[in-house]
Amino acid sequence: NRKWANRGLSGPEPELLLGNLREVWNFDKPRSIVLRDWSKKYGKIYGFYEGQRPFIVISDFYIINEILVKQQENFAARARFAMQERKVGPNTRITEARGPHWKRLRSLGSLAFTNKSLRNILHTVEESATTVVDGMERVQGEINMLEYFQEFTMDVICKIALGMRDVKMFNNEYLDSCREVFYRPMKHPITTFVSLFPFTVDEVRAGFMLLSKVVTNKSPFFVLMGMLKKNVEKRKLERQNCEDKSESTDFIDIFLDAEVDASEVKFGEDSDTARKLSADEIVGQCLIFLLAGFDTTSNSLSYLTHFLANHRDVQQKLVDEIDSFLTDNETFEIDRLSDLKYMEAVIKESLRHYPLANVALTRECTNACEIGGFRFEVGDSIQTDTWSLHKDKTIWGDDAEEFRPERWLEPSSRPRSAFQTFGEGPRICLGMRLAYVEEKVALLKLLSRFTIEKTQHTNPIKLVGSLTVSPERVMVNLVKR
Ligand code: HEM
Repeated sequence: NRKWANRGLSGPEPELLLGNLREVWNFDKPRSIVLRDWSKKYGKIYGFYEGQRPFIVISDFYIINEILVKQQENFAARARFAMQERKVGPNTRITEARGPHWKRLRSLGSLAFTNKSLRNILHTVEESATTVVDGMERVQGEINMLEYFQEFTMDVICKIALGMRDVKMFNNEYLDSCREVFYRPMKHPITTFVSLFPFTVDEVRAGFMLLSKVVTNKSPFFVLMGMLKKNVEKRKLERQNCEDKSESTDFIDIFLDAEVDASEVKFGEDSDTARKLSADEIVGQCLIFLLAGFDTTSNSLSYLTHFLANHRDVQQKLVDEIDSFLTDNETFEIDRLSDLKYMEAVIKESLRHYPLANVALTRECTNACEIGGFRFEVGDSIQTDTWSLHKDKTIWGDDAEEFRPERWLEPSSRPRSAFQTFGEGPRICLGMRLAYVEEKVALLKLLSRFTIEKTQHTNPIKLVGSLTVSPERVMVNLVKR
């Protein structure tokens, strides 16, 4: 720990070689929860080791805001994941890309979330929400909401991102692969090896990919990549054979509009192919959308249901708002969803309590600088601790621990950027608007038909996870209104 002491920081005692790996890669106590507990002990800035990789953890709002927003040019990349390739190429995903390469992927990805795109997909979201609520209605007795919301978000993302128009809810053959990605521990001999010897990552990764192709193609990533490749190829053929090229209908179409031969793409450079994607990049983008779109939103809806079961007064206010909204609006329109002010407050309050994707909110220092008396060096990996930030009483008030959606509707001097469940700055979550649309439509459909009641198994919820923080299950009773 002398390295941290030399920089004026403290932190948990690391083990030889392993550092603090055992603690931060524990599926039964997700990394974000471990970091939150360490923040209580070591303060608003401290260090830990993921194997040989040092991380600085920050929950001080001033410093975080400088890093994510005000001095974003000094922190222009996300910190690397243990298994992330150093080599930049068609497999580099938007979440890992840097500099001009990231800008290119981001500007193309953004096309999928414009007002026009969201308007086009609203009907699909509504249909999926109706189907999942129909499914809930068939259940006698207690129901695990997490499982149903996973069906819902998987259905939506398969249809709107991947153009799988004939995919069937409750019978989606790729759901288990997606679940496996999120519900398997980080602990794996290969991931552990590259964390202990980070300089070997490119070689180990290449060897692993080769071996996996020869020995097994059962890894969930390979299953999903194979499915996406097939879908992209199929769509390319359909487009070649189709005269009508009028309107892009899903994300694959949007990306194929920008497709170019891989040899023309200069990865990592700003070139005249700035708004083009190679076929492999299209598959990579879709994989990120599939994974990010499936897990985060279903977890978020599950936490929300848990709060509503426990806070019947909040549920009643929400139902009142929904009833009057549905009286005024026979059909949903994207612009009208913003009239649901109390619902938005409830969603945000739930996300404040459970910033479930905090692990993605990292940065790497790309220009040395000093912030709040601390010197950041080039290459420093930074992990923000949103779980602590979101309970900071100096920002959220003495009732920071309480679930009180009204706080979002009251006048407040709290900075807007204090809410960081979707991140902040130029790399803020690309799918945030879609997530809000999905959650609002799901709540409209669910609460217009059911009252959520708690059961003897509702509390407490157990938090698990490696890439995100999930409730192990959320058990409630749905009673017809
Ligand atoms: C409740 C739901 C969601 C939560 C809490 C969430 C959270 C996050 C967070 C914390 C980040 C990192 C932001 C940063 O570094 O500043 C992120 C990035 C990202 N999210 Fe989400 N997300 C959600 C839903 C979605 C959905 C539905 C999609 C797409 C279908 C999506 C796609 C992405 C992408 C592509 C990035 C990387 C952006 C970039 O690097 O430029 N997310 N998300």
